[in-house]
Order: sequence, then C-alpha cells, then structure tokens
Amino acid sequence: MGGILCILGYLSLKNAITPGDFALVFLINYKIAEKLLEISYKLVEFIQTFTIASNAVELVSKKEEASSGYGVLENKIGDIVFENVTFGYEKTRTLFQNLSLTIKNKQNIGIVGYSGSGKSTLTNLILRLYGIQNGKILINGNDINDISKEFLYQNIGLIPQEPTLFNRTIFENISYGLKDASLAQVIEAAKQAEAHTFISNLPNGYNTLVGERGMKLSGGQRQRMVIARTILKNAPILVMDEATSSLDSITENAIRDFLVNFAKAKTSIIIAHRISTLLNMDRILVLDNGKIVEDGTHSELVAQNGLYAKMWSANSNGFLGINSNI
Ligand SMILES: Nc1ncnc2c1ncn2[C@@H]1O[C@H](COP(=O)(O)OP(=O)(O)OP(=O)(O)O)[C@@H](O)[C@H]1O
Repeated sequence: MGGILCILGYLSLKNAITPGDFALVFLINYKIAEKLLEISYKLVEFIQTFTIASNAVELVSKKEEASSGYGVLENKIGDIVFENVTFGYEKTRTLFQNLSLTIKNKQNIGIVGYSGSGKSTLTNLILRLYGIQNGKILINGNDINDISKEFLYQNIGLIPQEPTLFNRTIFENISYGLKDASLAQVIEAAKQAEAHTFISNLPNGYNTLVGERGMKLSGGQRQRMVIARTILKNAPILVMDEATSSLDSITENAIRDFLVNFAKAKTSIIIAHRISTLLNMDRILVLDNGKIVEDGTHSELVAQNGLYAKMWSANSNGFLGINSNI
C-alpha cells in the first residue's frame, strides 16, 4: 500500500496522472487491501473450525477402538499404579526418574509442591496425554497403553487448571460429560457447580454460544462449567488441578463442600492450592523437582517438619504459601 502511494505521488508530481486518477487508484487499492485482510480472518476462522471438526471425527472414530478395549467399569475402578516411570518432555531433561506410586481404589490424594515440580504432569500421564519413556502406568492392573483413550476419557473426570470449552452452547458444553444428558440433569449439575444463576441471567440461558474456547465467559465462569461437566459425568476417577483457582472466595466456599463430598466416593487426585482442601485427604504427596519427597496424612507431614510443614506454617490466609500460582 505504501509503495503504491509513493508511485502514485511520483506520477502525480510529474503530471502523469490527474488527482482524480490518484484518488480512484488509491480507493481501489485500499478496498483490495481491506478484502485481503477479511479473507485472512476468514481463513483463520476456517482453520479453527476445521480443527474442531477433525477432533470430533477423531473422537467418533475412537468409538470403534473403544469397543475393542475395556468397557466402562463404573465404580469398580481399582488402583492406579506408577511402576518405575521415567518421563521428560524433552529427552535431555528428565522430570520423573523411576517414579513409583500406588493410589488405592477410592483413596483421596492431595498433591502439593513448588510451581514446576511436576504436579500437573503426573496427572496428565494418567490421562495418557504424553507417552512415558520407561516404566508402566496401570489402572486396575491394565497398562494404560493397552486401554483406549475413550475408556480413559469415560472413567476419568478432569477439572484442569485451564478449562477448555468448545464453541458450542452452554448446554452442549456441560452435557459433553454425559451422553444423552437431559436439560434437567445439566441444570442440576450447573446448580451444584454454582453456575446455574449466571447461566440463567444470560439472554439465551443454556442456549448461549460460549465463543471460541469459551472466550465469551470469564475464567471463573468457564471453570464452573467444566466443574458442572465433571459432576454430570460422575466418573470413578477424579482429577482436580487447582479446580477452583479462578473463583472468588465466596463462590469457592459454596462449591468446596460439594466437591469434597463428590471426591470422597471416588479415587481422587487433587492438586490443591488451599490447605483446608488437603485436610480432607487420606494422603498427601509433596513433589519437589519430579520426586515425591513426602508422603503421608496432614498430621504425619506436619510432624515430619519438612517442606509440607513449611507450607503449613506460612498458611496464615488459608493458601499454600509455596505455590507461585496463588
Ligand atoms: N508441554 C510442556 N512442554 C515442555 N515442558 C513442560 C510442558 N509442560 C510442563 N513442562 C515443564 O515440566 C515441569 C513440570 O511442569 P508441571 O506443569 O507439571 O508443574 P506443576 O507442579 O503442575 O506447576 P504449577 O504449580 O505451576 O502448575 C516444568 O519444568 C515445566 O516447565
């Protein structure tokens, strides 16, 4: 555009074109640039839609894989076992070296540690989001590499740090947790997740489109929607990664008691940012640089006077003073 302006200016100075020609060519050029910009936006939109569509196709095709794998075990899910697991995102930087861990059926485990110590990665490995370099991860005695992703999805409820929503309606986003869920079931789950009131106040209620990755909602609203989805799904394994970190303390308090009870009946792995959440755990693991450095109940760990005790003593406001996320 700038180059053409220079040429036009030069030609105009040399009287090779009239001011009318100048204005016309400038206008045409401007319109072309505007259209090109519009096309580039449409292209980005198309690529995003295409990605969502191909993910959906992938999920549908996985159904076939699932039928040849393990069925849904409902509440019969057994232990989760890490056997000498070695993992690093990069081959040259190992995060977990020969990590072994057994989480018993229906045990509630809290995980704490410095930011970057490997808490989220530990849970992501159970979901098979990354392949491990060595060792085994077993659920119910089955190597997760032999279990279909569909099975893992059906049996693990995940509330991640950064919730993901699809560019669909609120109803579709919550009911994604349970096939053929009714509106009444979706509303019930939304009420338990303290999401019903804000959803009802939207002009289109449960039919509101949430926008690309849920961008039309606040972080706390997105988090409550994913909590509602997970409640509705009611899977036997529950993973919560700072599940209420985006909520204000009043909303967080309102949800917390429900979530504690919800987790009780399941094998639950809870990455917590509040000491009070950990008090309800059967067992707490303290991670440091990819190693489990402490493992026990709250009172056992306080008595050990190690890293956990340090966090506990820095706990004047109820938050873990050690995690830079909070
Ligand atoms: N996708 C990734 N690719 C490369 N490195 C990663 C990736 N995700 C995490 N890491 C690295 O792995 C290490 C562990 O990260 P992880 O997110 O598991 O820590 P965390 O304890 O959950 O931290 P936080 O409390 O900040 O969420 C960090 O050094 C991090 O930089």
